Amino acid sequence: MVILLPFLLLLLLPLPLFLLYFIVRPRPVEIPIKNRHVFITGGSSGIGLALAHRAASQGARVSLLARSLKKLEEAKESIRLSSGSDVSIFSADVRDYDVVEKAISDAGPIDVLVVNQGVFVPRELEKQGLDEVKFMLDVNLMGSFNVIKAALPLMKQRMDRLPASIALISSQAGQVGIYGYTAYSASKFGLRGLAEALQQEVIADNIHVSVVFPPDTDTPGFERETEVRPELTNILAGSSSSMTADNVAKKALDGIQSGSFIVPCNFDGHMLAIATAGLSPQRSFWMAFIEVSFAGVLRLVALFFQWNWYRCIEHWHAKKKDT
Ligand SMILES: NC(=O)C1=CN([C@@H]2O[C@H](COP(=O)(O)OP(=O)(O)OC[C@H]3O[C@@H](n4cnc5c(N)ncnc54)[C@H](OP(=O)(O)O)[C@@H]3O)[C@@H](O)[C@H]2O)C=CC1
Ligand SMILES: CCCCCCCCCCCCCCCC(=O)[C@@H](N)CO
Repeated sequence: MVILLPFLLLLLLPLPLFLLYFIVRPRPVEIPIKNRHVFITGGSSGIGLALAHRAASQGARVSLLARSLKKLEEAKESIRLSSGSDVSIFSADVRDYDVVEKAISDAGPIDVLVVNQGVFVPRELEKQGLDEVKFMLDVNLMGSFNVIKAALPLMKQRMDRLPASIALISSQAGQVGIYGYTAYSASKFGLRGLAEALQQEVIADNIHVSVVFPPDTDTPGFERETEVRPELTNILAGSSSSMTADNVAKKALDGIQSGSFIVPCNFDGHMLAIATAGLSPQRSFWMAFIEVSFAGVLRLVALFFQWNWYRCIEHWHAKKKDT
């Protein structure tokens, strides 16, 4: 009898899979990018630039928006050299709605909108000025509202009626709060709330929302960040292995094209995604099955991570007192 138990379980396995196959929402989708208009904010550097290269090499028509015209022109030239495609560039600050709206209407209807611009100044809140807090919230969160609000009417009017995408680049610090990132984490958690609500609002227009959660990524922005990052932030953020901008761009573009709502980038990212699945949409019944099966044990893993992090914080304070 006992020996039959595994076989019995194996026979029962298709049942939950079958159920999940029918209930997962929204339904699975493929988002083509060849010959379509991909508009990337913050596309002149780091992750955005790597995404632009990748989209262009897959035959997309790419537009980039950022502040510095010089960096935009360099990006345009590097993409022309690598894939031969002609990129449109728009100099605008995402904090200025009117300028963003003008750029987007000049660029024409967008099929895939990648909201990637972002700034990060890690510092303990006690030492951080409210001007810096506001800077991060304005660029990362309010700036994303400005971009999406300006692009949405034209996206809805797109001629081909094929599935379209709005992708937001959050961060693993948008899935878990990390020392030194009060304002940054708040801005990146905010993007997830925006995305969950927005997906319900735009599903009827065949627009699909993705949120990408990269770990530390080797970019010009990250290089500047490491010069000022508190030691404890370095230690805790080191819990997830860092990636190259190119690898993040690959994960992001694959996730966008498969219409995934949550897009993790590395192994730790997959664990975080399952541990924080919450009430997010899930299109894949396989992933839904994994979430249902591993939720409990990953909560335990998460508690061990917190245990380790609080131990690091305690040691750090003890060391500081000694010196
Ligand atoms: N690098 C990392 O470790 C990680 C990054 N991320 C996120 O990925 C995204 C890209 O980061 P990364 O590639 O490292 O950053 P970079 O600093 O290398 O690039 C940022 C891009 O955003 C643009 N940008 C910044 N501020 C504005 C603004 N106010 N208006 C318009 N464009 C702006 C920059 O151009 P310009 O300055 O000319 O405006 C640049 O093109 C960010 O949202 C970041 O939070 C997430 C996880 C990890
Ligand atoms: C269930 C168990 C999960 C275990 C994994 C936990 C790992 C958490 C690591 C968080 C790292 C935050 C990096 C922020 C990167 C970033 O956005 C800055 N570089 C600014 O750009």
